Amino acid sequence: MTGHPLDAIPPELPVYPLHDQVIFPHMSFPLFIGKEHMGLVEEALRNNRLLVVLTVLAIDPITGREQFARVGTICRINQVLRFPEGGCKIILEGVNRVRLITTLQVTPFAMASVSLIPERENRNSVAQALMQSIIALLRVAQSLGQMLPEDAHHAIDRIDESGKLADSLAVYLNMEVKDQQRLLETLDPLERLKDVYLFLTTEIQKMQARGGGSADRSRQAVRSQKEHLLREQLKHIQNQLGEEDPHQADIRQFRSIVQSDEMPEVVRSVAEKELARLERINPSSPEYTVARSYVEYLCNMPWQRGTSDILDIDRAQQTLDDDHYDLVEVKERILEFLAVHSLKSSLKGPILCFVGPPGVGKTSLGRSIARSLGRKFIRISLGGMKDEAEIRGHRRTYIGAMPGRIIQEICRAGANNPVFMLDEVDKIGQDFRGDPAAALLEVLDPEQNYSFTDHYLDVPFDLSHVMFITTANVMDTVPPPLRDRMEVLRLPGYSDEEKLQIAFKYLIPKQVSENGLDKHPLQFEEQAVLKIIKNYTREAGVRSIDRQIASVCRKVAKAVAQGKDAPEVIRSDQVEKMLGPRKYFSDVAAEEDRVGVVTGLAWTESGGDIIFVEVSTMAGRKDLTLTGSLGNVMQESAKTALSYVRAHHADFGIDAQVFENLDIHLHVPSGAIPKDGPSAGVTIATALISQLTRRPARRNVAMTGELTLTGRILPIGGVKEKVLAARRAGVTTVLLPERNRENLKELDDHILAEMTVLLVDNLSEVVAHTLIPDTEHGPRLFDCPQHLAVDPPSGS
Ligand SMILES: Nc1ncnc2c1ncn2[C@@H]1O[C@H](COP(=O)(O)OP(=O)(O)OP(=O)(O)O)[C@@H](O)[C@H]1O
Repeated sequence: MTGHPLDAIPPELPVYPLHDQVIFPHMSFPLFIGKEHMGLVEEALRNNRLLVVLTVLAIDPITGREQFARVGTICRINQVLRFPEGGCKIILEGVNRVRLITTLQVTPFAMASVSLIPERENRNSVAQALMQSIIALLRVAQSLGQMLPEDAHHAIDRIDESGKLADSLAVYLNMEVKDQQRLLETLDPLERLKDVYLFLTTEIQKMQARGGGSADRSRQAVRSQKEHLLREQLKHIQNQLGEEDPHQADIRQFRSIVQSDEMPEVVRSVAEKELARLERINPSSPEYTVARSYVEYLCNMPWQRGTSDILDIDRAQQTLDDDHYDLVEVKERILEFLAVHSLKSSLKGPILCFVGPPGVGKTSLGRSIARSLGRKFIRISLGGMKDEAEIRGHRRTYIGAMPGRIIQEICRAGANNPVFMLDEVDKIGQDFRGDPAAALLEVLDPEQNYSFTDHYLDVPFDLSHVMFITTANVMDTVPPPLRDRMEVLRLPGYSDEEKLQIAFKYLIPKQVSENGLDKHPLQFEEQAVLKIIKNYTREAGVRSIDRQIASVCRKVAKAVAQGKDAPEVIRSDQVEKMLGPRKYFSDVAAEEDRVGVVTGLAWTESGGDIIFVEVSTMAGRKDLTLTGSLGNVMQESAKTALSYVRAHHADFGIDAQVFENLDIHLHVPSGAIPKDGPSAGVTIATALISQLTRRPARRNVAMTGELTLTGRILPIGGVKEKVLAARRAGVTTVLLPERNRENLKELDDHILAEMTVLLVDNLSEVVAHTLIPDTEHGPRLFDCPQHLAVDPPSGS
């Protein structure tokens, strides 16, 4: 027979007085009844087997009567086991709480009239949280030492009613009788649970104080249970006030995104799982923050959201022309690219790579493309990027994990089809943390990038709508597999005339407006701008010019703002006043011709530049010393040049003996740092001949070309950049390999008209154009090797 709530009870019931114990509903327990109390049992058996158990709180010192608690438990006798000598053992089961109304008799046993107290149940979130916390605390207690018998844990785990749990624990936890009685009298199950919870935490603290290896861990566990409870209470209060818990609101918002059509199916299932996890985690734990940012990324990624393209080629042309001067071929290629795209929606095909020195408009071209297509523009620099994770993200198991830059930026842009510029592909690095170039390949490869999986996101994102454009200063350091996928568009740099045009058409109007001078009609004289270009900048692009013009505009703006007399036209003679003393002088025009110093044209980080190759000789034993910014290939060029000059000494009028008694030192001063390459071969050989023949080299003649051991002059790259650099430095004659004849087309007519560009086929031609003939310069000195121990004064 099992105990269940009663609908009605007899008006009078026998009372069993219990000392030092409290009986709770649902509890089963044995009682031994002496002969003298058998009347009580018989009475109960007559009353539906029911009796009331009341705890005796005290004995009245005057009457000697037992004083009963006002709340007790009505119990049913489930079993009676009579003893032959009289008396019996009964098994009682608590059925319901009752309130004592009045005691009707006291002898031979007490009879009382009682009323049933209906059991309440509380299932609100606070009660649920309390129940969970209590179960968790019991586990903590168990880890610290035995608090409950083993089988009690199983029984308790199965209880899902708040009041019943509190009652059962009151029995199992060995509480004092007064505490148990208080629990019996507490009718709100939530309050009862709180009581048990407090009792438990106090007990655990006592156990922790007694020490034990796991005490620290258990403290942490108790603390987190406490937080969990407080939060539930807060949530409950907010619910009652009609407010929403911010975390819940957050999750609700995420859920509405997850359930919208925004997400592909595979992402949705991951997001849903993650959301369910988020709901279970304590919001003040670090784990919550990590899980939340992941869900946030999943929800914010523009999985299928993009901007609509404006595929109007005329408009694109207009935009490119509005933003950039000249660059005709580059613009043409861009327009072709866009035209193909307008006819064929997918963007498969080579990735455009703009190559050129700094400040020639690579980035701003990318921005114009985005503007003309009506797409978002993103730019990241790959310069110095060594860690693959910067592209592909960290796995979420890392502390502080983040998506890679590609996914971060696309998420920020909020569109899956931006124009994405990857700057400085030539500076991408590699070390033990992986190979970012390999990760980049996956990003750029149309065969793979439709399912690009960032380590952090861990679900594929379709990058095939993104228009990637790369930029580089030079192509030779771009990893070959990347180079293969790119179509190179060169932006070689501008001549002074072109810079002048750019300054007048673009930079000045832009700076005038940016510096708030729209209402002050500031103009520049052409000579003033030319002076800025020649004396204050030395670059292939126009970035410094832009900066200098900005500086002039700021000064005028300051005068205007102060109400002072501000100039309306910037004249050439005002430039010094505004920008200070000139910064650059023509490198070669100011120098005199010297023996053993030859002007070369090299390829540097900032495009073309001039270098000086210096050779010095001293008495010694055929040693060749190489110093300066020489890479391996340049060192080999130096050795090749020396071998060639030695082998053909007679052609240049050098005595063979000279090589036996000399040490040669070759140096390239570090003004511009040349990229390692063979194009200095001709310059080095000419410098050697100049030194060994004591014929000074013309400073204003500059050369470039690779020299082979057999004396052929091989073509070189970057002709336009190098010629422009030569012109900037004041060089008047440039010697180029005959095999670069085709590249002369790159040079504008006004450059060819202003400079002498000669094509040479062998070293003798170079020598003839560069070294000043003996007749102009007195006797040769190499016949007397002893003189060479000390260099004669320059120009001698
Ligand atoms: N042909 C041009 N017409 C008009 N403006 C130009 C032109 N070329 C460059 N500019 C201007 O020069 C400035 C520098 O250009 P930008 O930043 O695009 O250079 P970059 O080639 O990307 O340099 P870096 O390699 O250092 O990134 C910009 O303000 C740009 O508008």
